[in-house]
Amino acid sequence: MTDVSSRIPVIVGVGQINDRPANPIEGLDSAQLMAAALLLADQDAGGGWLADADMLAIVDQMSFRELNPVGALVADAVGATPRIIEQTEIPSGDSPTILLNEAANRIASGEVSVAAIVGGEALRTAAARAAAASGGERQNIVRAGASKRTGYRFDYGLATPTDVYPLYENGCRAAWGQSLDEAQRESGTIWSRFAEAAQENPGAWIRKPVSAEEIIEPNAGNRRIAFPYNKLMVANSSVNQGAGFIVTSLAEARRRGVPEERIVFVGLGAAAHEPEDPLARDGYASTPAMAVSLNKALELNQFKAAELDFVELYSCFPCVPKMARRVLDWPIDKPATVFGGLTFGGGPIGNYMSHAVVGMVQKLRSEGGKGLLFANGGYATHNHSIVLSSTPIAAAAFPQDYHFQAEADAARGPVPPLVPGYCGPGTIETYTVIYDRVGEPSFGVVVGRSPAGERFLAQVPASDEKTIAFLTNGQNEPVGTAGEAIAGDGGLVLWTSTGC
Ligand SMILES: CC(=O)SCCNC(=O)CCNC(=O)[C@H](O)C(C)(C)COP(=O)(O)OP(=O)(O)OC[C@H]1O[C@@H](n2cnc3c(N)ncnc32)[C@H](O)[C@@H]1OP(=O)(O)O
Repeated sequence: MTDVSSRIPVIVGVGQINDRPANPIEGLDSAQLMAAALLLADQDAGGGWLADADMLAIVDQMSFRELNPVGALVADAVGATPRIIEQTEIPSGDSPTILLNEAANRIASGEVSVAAIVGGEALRTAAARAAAASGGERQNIVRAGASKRTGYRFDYGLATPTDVYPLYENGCRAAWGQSLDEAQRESGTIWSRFAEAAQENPGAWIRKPVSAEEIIEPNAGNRRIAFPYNKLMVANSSVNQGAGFIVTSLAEARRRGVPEERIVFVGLGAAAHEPEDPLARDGYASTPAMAVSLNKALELNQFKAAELDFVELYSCFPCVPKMARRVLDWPIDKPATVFGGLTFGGGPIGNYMSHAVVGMVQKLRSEGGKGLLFANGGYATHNHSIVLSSTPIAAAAFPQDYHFQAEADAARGPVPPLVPGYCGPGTIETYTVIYDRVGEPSFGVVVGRSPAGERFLAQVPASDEKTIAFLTNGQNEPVGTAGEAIAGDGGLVLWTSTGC
């Protein structure tokens, strides 16, 4: 009979690296960051694991695309000869939790004995090298990539995550009946706790106290990015960071003599997704897929939110942990991170959650207890939650099917039809204002609803100072108010708020 401990997935080693040379050009590339993180994870697990790894799973990276797929390079650098080498198709925020869940399944089924999972991004170095090569300024690689894409939302300026997530922030504030000041204060409070967590964490990128007021207050060093987010409220992708971890079975961990107090148990996971197109959502004040992912992960492991000792609620932008904490009823005074969040901990595109795994394992080893990892990818699109625990989880029987899409689809309200080019009266469903590098408005974007309930986009030119002020001054809630969509000269529909 098979020993049950051979079907119980555990994490035995974690490692991460921050690479911050004074001259960013001299930094490591993504594959080098991954190798460095894995070697640290191996050391953390007692050594000798990578040589025996039969699986190497990589979070796709975008900083050094020419190196993709990086698996063979990384394996070589760490002395591994894995039978299975995989890389996720895209660098998505949920990639690390998918790979952890997959590794747990494969270990429990006996397909794999030792799995190494890793990711790394070197956008700070890549941007500096690209600027040096072209003799130009340092480029924002996230925006440069998006600028090549075309389509309805791109035409209106909703191209990157910094443009799209504010639609949720403004939609949530209105739905929750908060004033702008209350909503900003909530973001500032959560983010200042992230800064505290980052300060305590040697693996974090920015390690200094930052108050809620400093986060909320726009100024030259904390410029407005997209209303109502300032630079200190969004993911910092200009980092060079790598993180990885080693997953095996409890039986193998014991056979190799890993001390019991260093073993962390992997619980069951749950994934569910929103439609890829952010304009094909049922609304902007919650996501049914996020709620299904969080609630299912707790239910499957027979955990209650109130019993959790630690959580990592993905934090590319404040609206994400704000929606997640409402699903969990997570108190604002309890930290929503074990790593420091994507602003202060660092936002290495798809690999943040590998750092969260490292942080969670370290917390569970030192303090014991139960932890929840909630990952988000895309534009509040992909959700994958999974739990970790310092003690065995009785309900966690692997392998498991972690897809709960049918539940999310059943919970979704009707999605309004999209009518590109709509002109006429309407109301604001949600909106944002995008700012330039000196913090001046470039333009506003309104997601509107026609009297028939259809959805459309309209831009607010920066020259319409009255409407821009109405959207941003916090005196009245703009969501739900009326206006007029009219054809503009450049082929775009323009929005004017009435009565402002
Ligand atoms: C599911 C998801 O995860 S979606 C999220 C995906 N990620 C993103 O969309 C990234 C969003 N963030 C960004 O695009 C950028 O970080 C921006 C636009 C906010 C700022 O980037 P840049 O214009 O390159 O920054 P800027 O030139 O002003 O300053 C660079 C410095 O500021 C730091 N920095 C950049 N962003 C941030 C931030 N959000 N918070 C704090 N510091 C930051 C950099 O580390 C860099 O510091 P260094 O000079 O010591 O290396």
